[in-house]
Parts: sequence; C-alpha cells; structure tokens
Amino acid sequence: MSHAEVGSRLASIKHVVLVLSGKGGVGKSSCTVQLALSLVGQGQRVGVLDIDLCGPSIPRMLGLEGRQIHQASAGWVPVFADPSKRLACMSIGFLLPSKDASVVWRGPKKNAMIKQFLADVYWGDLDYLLIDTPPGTSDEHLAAVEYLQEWSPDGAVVVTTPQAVALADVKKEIDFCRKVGLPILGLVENMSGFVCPHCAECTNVFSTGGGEGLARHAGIPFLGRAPIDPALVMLLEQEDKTLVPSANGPAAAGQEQERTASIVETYQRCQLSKLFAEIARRLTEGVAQQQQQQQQTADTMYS
Ligand SMILES: Nc1ncnc2c1ncn2[C@@H]1O[C@H](COP(=O)(O)OP(=O)(O)OP(=O)(O)O)[C@@H](O)[C@H]1O
Ligand code: SF4
Repeated sequence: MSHAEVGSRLASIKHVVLVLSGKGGVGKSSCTVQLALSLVGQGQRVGVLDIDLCGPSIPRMLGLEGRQIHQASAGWVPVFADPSKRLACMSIGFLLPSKDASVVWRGPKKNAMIKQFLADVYWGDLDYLLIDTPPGTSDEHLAAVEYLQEWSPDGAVVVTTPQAVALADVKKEIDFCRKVGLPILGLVENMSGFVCPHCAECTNVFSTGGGEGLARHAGIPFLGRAPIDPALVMLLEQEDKTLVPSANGPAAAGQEQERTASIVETYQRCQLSKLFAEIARRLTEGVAQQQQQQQQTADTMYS
C-alpha cells in the first residue's frame, strides 16, 4: 500500500482536518463530533475518522456502538450516523469484538491500521474529513501526518481547556504541528465556564480566556470557546440520539420526551450548537482563505 493509494482514495474529499489536544479528557472527541454535526447542519457532507485506536469514543458519541462495517468492492463502507447519509464514520470501535475489548498494540501495528483506514475506506464525495486523534503526540499522529503528506491535509484544530496545566501541553501540540509542517487552522477553548441551567449565570470552573490568550500569543486563529453544558453530556451518553436532552435530566416515568428525526437535528436543539455553528463557520472561512493563499502562491511561482 503506497502513499499514492492514500492520495487516490482521498481525491474525492475536499478538505482533511485533524483534531488534536495536548491533554486527554479536554473534550477533543466531543469537539470533533460537534464540529461534524455543525458542518452537516450547514449543508456539508462530512466524514469522521477516529484514529484514537486505544480509546475510540466516536461510535458511542454518534450513537453507532455495535454497528458493523461492510466490505464492498470499492473498499470498507463507513457507518452513517444520520438518515440523509451526510455524516459518515469509521473507527476501530466497529472492528472490535465488544465495546469493552482493549487494543494492546505496538507502534507498527497501529501505523498499519491507520494506513488501512486512509487507503481502504470508501468515503465517496466529502466536503470535510475530520480525523479525531489520541491526546498528545504519539505514533498515531506521526502515522497520519506521514501517510497524508502527499495529499497535504488542510491542517489541524487544537482543543484545550482554559487552565494552565492543559495549556502547557497544548503548546507542545502547537510545536509538533510546526515541526511536521501541519498548518494550525485554529484553537478551541472547551469547558470554558459552566452555565447554570436554572439562572444562566456563568461560573468559570477552570478559569476562562487562557486558550484565547495562548492563540494570540502563538499567532494562531482563535475559533471560539464553549462552556460545560450538561445537555451535551446527556446527548453524547444517551443511546437514542433522536431524544432531545433536557438540561434538567431524563424525563420522569410516563412523561413524554421530545424527539427529532436525527442526531443532527437533536444537536441543533442544544445551546452549544449555536456556539459550534460559529466555530465551524470560522473554520471553513480559515480553510477557504488558506486555500486561496496557496493558490496565489502557486500562480506567482508559475507565472
Ligand atoms: N463542553 C462540554 N460540556 C459538557 N461536557 C463536556 C464538554 N466537552 C466535553 N465534555 C465531556 O467530557 C468528557 C471527555 O470528553 P472527550 O471524550 O471529548 O475528551 P477527549 O479530549 O477526547 O478525551 P480522550 O482523548 O482522553 O479520550 C466526555 O464525557 C464529554 O461528554
Ligand atoms: S448560579 Fe449556582 S446557586 Fe445560582 S441557581 Fe445556578 S447553580 Fe444554583
């Protein structure tokens, strides 16, 4: 399997964006899912590739746990998260015998799996492929960057929480991107305060603004901040993604709960979707701007 095979497989994908975080648990996977749902809500066709091989959480977050991938003549067919088939997903979670099975692999086996994901998945036409990575800078990051090299991914979105301990690690992530020549499309500050569902007062549990300050200091775009929202946790945890989560907890027995047709619509009923719609808009604008600049540079070189 060559780099050229990865390139030809990805030829029908307009943009590839990696989602990174310095620390675990800062909300990188949930930001990937929210970006994907927001982009689909804005009319884009999106794929999510989960390369967090030891801790795949995307299938659960998208309500796809227990689903199987099928082998077609064109390659592995991804699993679709919505009836309109605008949101496709591929994860090692679909290949494991059970949701509790662990992946105990060394680097070479992880590299081979990532290569296979990039070369063998038949995504069809996509506007965006979002790649959810493990925290830190590990074999998975290096493998993805290496195999995507010739195809040239658009860049990375870095997710952090506002407190100093997470920011220290995100600086390493920024340094990694610079070392491997991966453009940084922007930074998202997640868990930036907690908005009380009763009185709408915002408490800055982990302080706030640290991510924005770091982005300014590092000269990278700040895409926005999102507070802690219990409704998001409910949506990501509940099995049936068509039930509208209530900030006040699950409906009492006998009480009807509101339902939508798809996870994309359910997410749009969450408060956080308004902030992520803006974050997704800033990301797409940044990608378009970068593409324009690259085109201008190429035009100047060949004129
Ligand atoms: N803005 C938010 N509001 C409420 N809960 C959130 C928010 N962001 C993330 N969470 C919750 O925090 C937990 C960790 O999030 P997530 O799994 O996305 O982190 P992660 O950075 O991908 O972790 P890891 O890479 O270590 O698996 C999840 O239960 C998720 O639902
Ligand atoms: S701000 Fe705190 S005390 Fe006031 S209603 Fe909200 S949770 Fe309760």
